[in-house]
Amino acid sequence: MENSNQEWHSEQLRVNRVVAEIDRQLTALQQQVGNLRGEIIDIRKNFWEDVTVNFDDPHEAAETYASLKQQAEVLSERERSHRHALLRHQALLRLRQSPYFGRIDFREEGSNHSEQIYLGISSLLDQDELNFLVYDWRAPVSSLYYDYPPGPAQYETPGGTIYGTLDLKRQFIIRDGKIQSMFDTGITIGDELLQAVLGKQADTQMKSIVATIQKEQNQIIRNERSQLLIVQGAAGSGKTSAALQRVAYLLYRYRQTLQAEQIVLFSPNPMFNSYISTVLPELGEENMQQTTFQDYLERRLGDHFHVEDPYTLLEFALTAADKPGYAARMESARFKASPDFMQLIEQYAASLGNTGMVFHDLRHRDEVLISASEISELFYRQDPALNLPNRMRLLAEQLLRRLQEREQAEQEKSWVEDEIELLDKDAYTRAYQQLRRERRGTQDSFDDYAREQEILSRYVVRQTFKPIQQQIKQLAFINMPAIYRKLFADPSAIRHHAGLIEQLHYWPDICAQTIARLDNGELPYEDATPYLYLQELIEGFRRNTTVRHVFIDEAQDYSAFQFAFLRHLFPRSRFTVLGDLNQAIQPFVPGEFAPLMERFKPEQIEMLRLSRSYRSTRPIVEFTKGLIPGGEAIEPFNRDGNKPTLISCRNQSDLIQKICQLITRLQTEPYQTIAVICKTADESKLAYEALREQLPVQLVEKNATTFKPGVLIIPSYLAKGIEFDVVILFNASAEQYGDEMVRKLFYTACTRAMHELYLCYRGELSPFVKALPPDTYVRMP
Ligand SMILES: Nc1ncnc2c1ncn2[C@@H]1O[C@H](COP(=O)(O)OP(=O)(O)OP(=O)(O)O)[C@@H](O)[C@H]1O
Repeated sequence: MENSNQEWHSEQLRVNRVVAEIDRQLTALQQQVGNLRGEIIDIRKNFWEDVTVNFDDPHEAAETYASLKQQAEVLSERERSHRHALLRHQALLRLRQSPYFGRIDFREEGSNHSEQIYLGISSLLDQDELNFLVYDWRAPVSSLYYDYPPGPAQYETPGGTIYGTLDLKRQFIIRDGKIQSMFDTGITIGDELLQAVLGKQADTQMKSIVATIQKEQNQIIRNERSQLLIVQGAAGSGKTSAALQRVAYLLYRYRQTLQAEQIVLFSPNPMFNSYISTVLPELGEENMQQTTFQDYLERRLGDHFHVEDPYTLLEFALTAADKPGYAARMESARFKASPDFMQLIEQYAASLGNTGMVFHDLRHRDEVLISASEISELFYRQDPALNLPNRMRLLAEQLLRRLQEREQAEQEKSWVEDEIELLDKDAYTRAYQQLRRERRGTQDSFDDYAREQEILSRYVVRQTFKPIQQQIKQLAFINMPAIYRKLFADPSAIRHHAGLIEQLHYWPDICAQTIARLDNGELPYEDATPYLYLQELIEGFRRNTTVRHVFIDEAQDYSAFQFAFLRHLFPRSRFTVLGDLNQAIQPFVPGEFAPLMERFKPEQIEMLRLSRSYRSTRPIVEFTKGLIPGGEAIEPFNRDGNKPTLISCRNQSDLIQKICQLITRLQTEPYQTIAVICKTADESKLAYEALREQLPVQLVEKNATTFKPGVLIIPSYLAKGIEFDVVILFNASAEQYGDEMVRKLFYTACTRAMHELYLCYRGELSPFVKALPPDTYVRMP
């Protein structure tokens, strides 16, 4: 509903007043920032002049210390104020652009006065600091705006629930202090405003959605009850957006106790990381830690193996069907991502408590100091009732003691004498100082040749043994590669797991393939997490207890192992897990959240669903929802546009020609990004080589960290999580997208389109599209 001119005028007058107040505060703050900067420079310059340094006697020294401490405290207090003032300055500059986006008039139960509440990205008090001119969108009262249409409403505060009536709900678009539009809204948060926002062009960076958060998204953002919050949402339903606004909400709600670095987000790839990296700064918050699971694996295992990434395995799955060993590798990848394999690994680890643990010899040069079999004997002499990590720690202590004993014996050996000859002056001096420290108060002197030799020998042996000591402390005497390898060394060995193994057709081939890769220093992607899991079962799980919130985006691609692993790694964290089972692009991961849910008590878990899709126009959603089972539950947001267009091509050169003509036409439209989505990296390269001769295009490869506006050529799996104004499926033929295994990949690719979707194909059309109602698309003549 449009507002009358008079309303508009009076709202504009209010905006003017608020902007004037912002300007006043900006001026005052600039003054304050300048003063503080001056003071800081002053204190730093005169730091030593303003303290009296005197260490002559203990009393003076204590005074000096106290005065230094006081001076340092003054400095750090000024620095803190300066930092706060700068942050506030930035927030005011942002508010100046657009002071608020919403207004609600709320009448509390029992009162006949309706309070006007204006909402913006941060709060603003009036000059007397008594009244809020703008409320932060995360304040308790602000949730009224997201949760209710006009009528009865309530909101939660730390002191309890407040009941009342919402008399008005109004939305604004304000730019540079001018109201550009203003709507009074009904049931949902203004379709008009959402229409305006969603109708815009795609950006190479994600935007914040605070002005138009929907009720069901608000439930995710403000959820405080659950330890594990699972969001299953359709493509484009705002899962990532809700997750990021949730981070901003948590940082506000718990600002006294929660820092951005205590929140970590796992995302699918570095490009996605950079795509979302501007949302929080735009909201005036620092970014949380961002990482990928692969990055973690490489940090942990990269020194010992070449760790394969998930895309290499996916490429293999998509392109190598005619290669020998394909079926075995597929079965291997599926099995190794399953809870069955996890159980097998757990049982294997338990069995190692009785037999089969493999150790390295502890060596110095070519000589074995403590042999693997001695270590094994020590290990199996321990109480088997203790758990493996404790036994390993005890073992390490025993080994350190043995090493110490060896140190004595070693000092007599001839190599030590040779080493002493080679000692440089510094080492000699260090040894001498060590002797003095050790002999303080005794009559021994360094003049005695025999004594000197003894000291130097001890010094040499200790230095030489230091790295071995280090190895022991890091449990590097456990031969992890060999322990993992043993699982596959003899296909018939794991008899007690026969029930599991018999389900597998290719177990002997899986064993042979795994051994070959391991012996080549490679860790296949499907083995990396199980390997690390086994290692942690033996050595003890590393724990990060500082992180308080873990977010996992695109969680449908995580295996039972990965979930279990993350849970162990962050034992004190709450988890927010976002995914869409229909976009499970890794064909070997079952795409289910159950393995993570098992790690929490039922009452700690909450599952929320998002079924409304905001990214794409209604015709695109009507088309894509037919591609997946259960798609009828997906509700399109009512934004108009063209139906997806099928373009049949005679041959490869016709296909390239038609894509070029299409892009040339689309470039006359105000679009920022046009993505040519290919199935694989190989197909992307082929498309790139063919198109680059005629058009400026960018090829996106798996190591890419950013993308620029323009025409992109990108493999389907890298496009996940991201969106484009226009998507052109490079070849939606039955040959490329005929197998059920790639249905979800195909769906994911098509759902990247915001405004237009084209599907070019050579030969027969994909059966996924053929099965759709013909009125959901058009054909290009
Ligand atoms: N409440 C909202 N207001 C405005 N825009 C929204 C809202 N919710 C979602 N969007 C927009 O919809 C698009 C899709 O959102 P987002 O990427 O968060 O969805 P998703 O569920 O993570 O998608 P996918 O699983 O397909 O990657 C984005 O452009 C986002 O800005």
